Amino acid sequence: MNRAANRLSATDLAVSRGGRAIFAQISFMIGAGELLAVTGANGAGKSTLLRAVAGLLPLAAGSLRFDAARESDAGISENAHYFGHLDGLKPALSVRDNLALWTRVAGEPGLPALEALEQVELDHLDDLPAGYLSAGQRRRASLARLLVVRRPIWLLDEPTSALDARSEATFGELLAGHLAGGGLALAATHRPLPVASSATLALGAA
Ligand SMILES: Nc1ncnc2c1ncn2[C@@H]1O[C@H](COP(=O)(O)OP(=O)(O)OP(=O)(O)O)[C@@H](O)[C@H]1O
Repeated sequence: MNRAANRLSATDLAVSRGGRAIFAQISFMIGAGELLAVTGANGAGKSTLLRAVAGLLPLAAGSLRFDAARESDAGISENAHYFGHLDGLKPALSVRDNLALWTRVAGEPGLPALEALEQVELDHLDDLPAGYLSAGQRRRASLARLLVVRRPIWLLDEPTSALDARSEATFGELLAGHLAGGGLALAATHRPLPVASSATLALGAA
């Protein structure tokens, strides 16, 4: 990735859910190598914002724009990894086979599945059905997904929840590597992140 060019801009975003405005007039810009932390009380709209940026919820107003370092016709959704509360694992499939599925999504090929599992220290469980993983292990398997396909935008919803101290440090290294490679990230969090954020967007209480 060319470090100079990746840039995600949001202008005057508004999202409504169930007929109620969750937030309005939210604007930000995240450049290559930058991490924007989204903070706010429970219900302030942090997850809603991430889901809207990922294209999972419609915007009531405003616009999003992604300028990619790599020339591509793909939109924000195809350029973004959404790391949400649900891990998206298929419980009957092995950890390795789950990761193999993820390698087929659009994006620049990243690490081979087993190497990605090594990075999150799950390679010893690669044959286990994903349904048997603990909460933190599921989170780590989901994290490995970010490594098998490279996408410049990481949308991270409470990324360190359920992670133990060691896994949180590993996550910090992976995120730092992503940013150092010219990626960018938007992270909703209640806790300090293991990587210093470039800026903070504080959403008001609902
Ligand atoms: N489907 C829905 N219909 C109506 N309101 C919804 C719906 N889903 C979420 N909301 C409301 O949207 C608001 C924002 O929720 P959101 O999950 O984005 O908050 P959050 O800041 O991520 O909170 P938390 O810190 O608890 O994770 C909440 O008041 C929630 O009740």
